Amino acid sequence: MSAPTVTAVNGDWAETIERLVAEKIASRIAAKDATVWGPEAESESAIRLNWVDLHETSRPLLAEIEALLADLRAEGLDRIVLAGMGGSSLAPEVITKTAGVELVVLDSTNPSVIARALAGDLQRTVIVVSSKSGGTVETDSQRRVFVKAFADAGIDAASRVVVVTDPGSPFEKLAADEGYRKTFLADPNVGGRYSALTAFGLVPSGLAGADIAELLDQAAEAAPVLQADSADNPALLLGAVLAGSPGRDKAIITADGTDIVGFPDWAEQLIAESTGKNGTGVLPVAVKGLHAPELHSNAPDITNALLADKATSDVPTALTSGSLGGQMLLWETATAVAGYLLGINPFDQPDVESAKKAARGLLDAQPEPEAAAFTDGAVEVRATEGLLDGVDTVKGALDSLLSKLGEDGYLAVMAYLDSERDENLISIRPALSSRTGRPVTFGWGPRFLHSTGQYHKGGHPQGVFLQITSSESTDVEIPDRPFSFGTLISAQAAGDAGVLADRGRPVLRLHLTDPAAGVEQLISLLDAPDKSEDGGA
Ligand SMILES: O=P(O)(O)OC[C@H]1O[C@H](O)[C@H](O)[C@@H](O)[C@@H]1O
Repeated sequence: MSAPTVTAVNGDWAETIERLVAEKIASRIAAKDATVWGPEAESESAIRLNWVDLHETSRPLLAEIEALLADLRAEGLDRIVLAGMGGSSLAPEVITKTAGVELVVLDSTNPSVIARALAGDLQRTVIVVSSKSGGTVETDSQRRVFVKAFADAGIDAASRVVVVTDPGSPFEKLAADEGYRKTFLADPNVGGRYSALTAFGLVPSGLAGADIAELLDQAAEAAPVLQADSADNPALLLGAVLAGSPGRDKAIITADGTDIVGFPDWAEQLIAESTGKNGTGVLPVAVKGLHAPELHSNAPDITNALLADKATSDVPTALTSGSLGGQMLLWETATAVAGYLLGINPFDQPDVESAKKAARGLLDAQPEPEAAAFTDGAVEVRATEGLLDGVDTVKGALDSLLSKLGEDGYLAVMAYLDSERDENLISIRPALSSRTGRPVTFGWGPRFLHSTGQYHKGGHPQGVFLQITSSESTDVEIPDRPFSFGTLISAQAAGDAGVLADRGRPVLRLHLTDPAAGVEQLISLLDAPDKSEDGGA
């Protein structure tokens, strides 16, 4: 174990830290003082601060999880599938990847992803259905399709479903009505993206075999350091680098070279949803390796926040170290501190609902899909008004989108594809960044809607958007729903594009009529490097 540390270089945050210490921000957060973020945020903050001592309050869960794990193993049930979006799956993903244990994370509505998860060995499978609200359409749809698949395979479905939810949610009732195997009720006074050390993080990770007691020990070791009103408090320093570096509103994040695997994706949701609102915030840009072009840029609007020991450029940089449980508490505290510095409420996500609402509207109305402006190879092209004037190739369309990128702009690639099958597409991220000299985010849809989706709509209005969708050879029906996964993912993509367009953002929509050929076409068009060489996802 090692308590978290932060070293900051290429900047001077002494004044900011002095102010944070004088205002006793660290100890007030630790004492769950809901007034830290101002009167408007107070009612929300009052029901969102129980993450500060989860290393103590989550202890009783360990024995419960341990007992269930022993029962499942005795029955030969060792394939754990997690259905959950955003805060209900990102923490278990990083915890299990870091621990090197197998967890099938299902946070997609792409029919190819769902079909693959269903094709696994159901005789050994248990599904953990995780949703704080108990109303997330992706999670409920995944639950439905698994329950049917178990029944079709002659398995008692109820015995294979474990639910994690908040008390009083529709899932709590459903689990009781259906007699599901076990329900874990989480602490409702912790928001989704702060829930790593609640039942949401611990149940799936523990059932998959990760050492969750150790994770709590790591957080316990970190807590006193992070709660001190001291200039040496690493959370104050990380918060200051993220939100107190003037003019710098984009943070490039990587965990390359540490034994923590996948940390940037978790941190991305934490920072994007917590800060990206009211036209301000910090755009987290998760990159895979230290070779990522953004990490060698000296652009005046970026900072770096790295789980690494050396800065890679001259921009303000925070270098963090420590074990996973401590890092999680460090970044959570730093994000709350960043919220204070930005003058926003870090515990709401006011713009996430807009895309959900647009998708629901499309699912209800089921309109004819908008005709493509043109087709080039395996790619149908659509775009917001004006973007395709005089353009009839994918290359021309991309040039047109990139020409809208301001000098403080960023590009968001939003791929509603199969993250395993289409993994190579990630190589267009560093290629686009090299080409434009600007930060590029890459999100798999609909997963990113529960993460950077908030920032794209609520943060600084500087983004230009490249949406990529696909025609899939198989679709998967959702039991007792008037739409399939194929219809759902199309509505989610179209709905989000519509919301971004309504907010005046340029959106280029590329639809791959054949995913393999389309991915290949885009990679060669952008001359994207071999993923393994660059490592810069
Ligand atoms: O856990 P759930 O209620 O299903 O929510 C899952 C996710 O969905 C929402 O869109 C929020 O923006 C996320 O913060 C949340 O983590």
